[in-house]
Amino acid sequence: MGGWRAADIPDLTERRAIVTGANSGIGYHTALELARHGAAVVLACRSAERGGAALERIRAELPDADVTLAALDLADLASVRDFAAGHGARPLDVLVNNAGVMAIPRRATADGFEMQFGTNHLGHFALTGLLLPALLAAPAARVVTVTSALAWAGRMNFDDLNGERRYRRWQAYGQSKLANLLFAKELDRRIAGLTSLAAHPGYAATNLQTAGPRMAGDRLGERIMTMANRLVAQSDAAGALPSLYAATAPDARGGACYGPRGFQQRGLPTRVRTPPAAGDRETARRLWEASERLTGVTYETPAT
Ligand SMILES: NC(=O)c1ccc[n+]([C@@H]2O[C@H](COP(=O)([O-])OP(=O)(O)OC[C@H]3O[C@@H](n4cnc5c(N)ncnc54)[C@H](O)[C@@H]3O)[C@@H](O)[C@H]2O)c1
Repeated sequence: MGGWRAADIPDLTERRAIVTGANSGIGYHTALELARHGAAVVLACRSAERGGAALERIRAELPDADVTLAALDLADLASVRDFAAGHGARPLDVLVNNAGVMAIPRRATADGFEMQFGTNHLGHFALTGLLLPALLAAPAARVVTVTSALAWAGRMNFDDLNGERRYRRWQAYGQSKLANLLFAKELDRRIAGLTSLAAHPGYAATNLQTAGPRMAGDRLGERIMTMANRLVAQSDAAGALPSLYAATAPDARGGACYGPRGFQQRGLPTRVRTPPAAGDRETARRLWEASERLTGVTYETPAT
């Protein structure tokens, strides 16, 4: 895996990929590189305007690429259902569950879930389940779910998953990113016929860090994060490498998580350790069942 770069992505001609939150940051670069290597890529974006601008940028750089835009709001299960219905059962080779929000003040999704848990985990749980026929129609589909090193600080609070009794915005982010890991591993165990992996980018300068403080009216926090992004963070293109590795490298393994060494890419994405809680099968089963109940999406496979 040494020195792996976007240039090492294998040829993806005839492959179809969906990247959620592809209009900015890590998702944008993930979609760009998948398209550069020949995949037909759907940019699954909440905002038509920002998604359209990303589409134009990719088309300007890769005029022959097969890239399209489709509306997806992960904080609205009706939108998730419409998106999946629009895709239908056409074989889907790569799904990158990338979109996310971090440490924002308490907000509710259209279905009444806490926004970070609802967007980062439940929206992607529903999306993946609804796209399962398409994934299983591909010969060797991969699902990559983007987590964070902050999953180490996460704890699943099954008594109050939506932070109704007590809401701490960083705790809610940690819980949602631990849920991403639990989901990625459980999906790999439960569903034969696809490979599910997790990836985390390390620390990359994107909109993610400033959105939380801005929404909370925390100007100092916003300034500090803007400065840290400038001084410490790696680029968003570098932050996309673990997702790209998990999505395309022949030796990436199901159930594993890929990330940088430390919090910056130093030449290679590598298999990283995950928090002990992410490997707890009972917690994974509870989360899966809670997610089915909350979203109303069950994973139908030919065997079930
Ligand atoms: N940047 C980092 O340092 C870092 C570190 C760890 C993990 N991550 C993870 O990387 C992923 C990408 O984040 P990023 O850093 O590129 O930030 P970003 O803000 O640039 O990208 C997040 C994307 O998610 C989209 N999104 C948010 N809510 C959505 C919704 N309801 N429906 C559809 N799309 C929605 C946004 O529009 C945006 O395109 C996230 O899952 C984040 O948790 C990032």
